Amino acid sequence: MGRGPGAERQGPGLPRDARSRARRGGGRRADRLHRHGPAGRRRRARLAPGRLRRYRADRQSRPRAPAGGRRAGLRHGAGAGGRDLLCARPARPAAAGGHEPAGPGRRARDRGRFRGQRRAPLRPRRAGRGRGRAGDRQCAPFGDRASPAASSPAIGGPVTWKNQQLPGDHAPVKSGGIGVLVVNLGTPDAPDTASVRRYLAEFLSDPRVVELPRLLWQPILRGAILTTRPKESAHAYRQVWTEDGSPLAAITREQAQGLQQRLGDRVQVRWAMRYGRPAIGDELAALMDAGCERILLAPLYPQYSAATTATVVDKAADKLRTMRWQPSLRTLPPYHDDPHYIDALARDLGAQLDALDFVPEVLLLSFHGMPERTLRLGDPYHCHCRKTARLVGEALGRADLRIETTFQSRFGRAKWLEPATDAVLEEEARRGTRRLAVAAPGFSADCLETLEELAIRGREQFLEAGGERFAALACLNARERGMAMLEAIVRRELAGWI
Ligand SMILES: C=CC1=C(C)c2cc3[nH]c(cc4nc(cc5[nH]c(cc1n2)c(C)c5CCC(=O)O)C(CCC(=O)O)=C4C)c(C)c3C=C
Ligand SMILES: [Fe+2]
Repeated sequence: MGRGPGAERQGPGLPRDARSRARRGGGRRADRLHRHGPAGRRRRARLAPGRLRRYRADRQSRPRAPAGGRRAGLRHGAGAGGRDLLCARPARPAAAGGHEPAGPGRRARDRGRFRGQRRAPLRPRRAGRGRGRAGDRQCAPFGDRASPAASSPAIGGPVTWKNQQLPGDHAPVKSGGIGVLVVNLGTPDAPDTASVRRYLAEFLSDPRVVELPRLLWQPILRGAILTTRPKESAHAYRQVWTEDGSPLAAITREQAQGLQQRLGDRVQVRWAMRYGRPAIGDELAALMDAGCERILLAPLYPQYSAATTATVVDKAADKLRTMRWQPSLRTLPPYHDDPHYIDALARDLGAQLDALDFVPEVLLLSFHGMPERTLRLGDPYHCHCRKTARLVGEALGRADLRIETTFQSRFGRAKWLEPATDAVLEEEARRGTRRLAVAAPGFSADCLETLEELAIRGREQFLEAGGERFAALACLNARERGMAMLEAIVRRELAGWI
């Protein structure tokens, strides 16, 4: 965030020659060169059999990496500024496929999907659960009392449910429901120092967020950080707080309500925050109390990171650990390159750019930063951000608009992903860019980081360094394009359940 202790600004922006390389397409090359074979293997493991076949078919044409490729080139790829970055995943030659395959084949496929060539519809799963619970003979889980969704499940049709026929003396059981839990990062309850301290203490104590040994980190957190930062952050929160509370919470709630409307009664949608309230555990329990036996956990992070998506799953697992009778859980996969997401972003940003009363020379796509070390440790976050940026740039298709990818919200003394948004804003203005727009495609909802850091401080930084026109574009939030995208990706992950 560039506030508080240890949050001093990163070094200078891009060297002149690196910048011109980036303008000529070096940035695009950078994300193509980060390829992740093992990520694909993990994804395969999560796929249902029908999907697995399609996934394989989708990738069959790609040659395998040469055997020596795994260790061959840990150092590969130039960042947006032409800087070399380390990627812990195996480097592969450009033609060898992998996480983000190079070459016209894949790009054509990405484009093709935009034209409506989505994957083939999912093969429906077997009807019913196959066995009852709490004693089949007594509880007759597939009894004949029709529930709203019990539209005579044909073999091979989607899973549908009928209410249980329970013996007269059986305790009431709510069952057969399907839940979606929409999750975002978290936010304080109020924009005052005490509330922000509570929130930051929980957030920054998560070992997924600050990956330092507890014995080393806790004294620093409890000492230097929690004594100074909450006051400064509370001041920042006050500048963006709304009548409905924190923008992040208000928008996440709106997204959950919008999703509920779109999905209808068959699914119950609730929302939670990873840190603060409503808590993930409480909301999972509420869904189960309402009879949801199948729950889709939907962290609204398009780009996967251990500090965001994984910690949501951890927190849900903490709750499940306390349950005797657990629900079945699915997790919304990262959607950084999903055509629905890219298309929604490109259309939305395009419309916002067209509505400006000036024509920007540069569009910064600013993503939340992460310590650079996480890239070397194998976190795909950086690659996901770069790929999103490339695809959005291609889908926007504006030849006169130079697009730069940057990383914001640096925290602490460690080296973070570069180039840093604040440094690039100043650098651009100093080098003569007069009109600039910034968007934050990694944030599904506007929040402190977009409304204060970009729209308020970013503007000041750019204008003070000589820029003339500045616009901070809105996130997708709960507007039509964003909601249609969310509905599409959530429905896909609910396949077989509804
Ligand atoms: C080590 C510190 C941090 C890491 C790592 C980090 C990763 C990360 N964060 C988001 C999304 C958001 N972060 C937000 C606020 C925020 N982030 C940090 C620190 C780290 N984030 C702090 C200390 C704060 C609080 C504000 C402040 O004091 O500066 C928010 C906004 C929350 C809100 O209430 O509006 C979001 C959203 C991502 C996506 C991410 C890793 C990819
Ligand atoms: Fe953050």
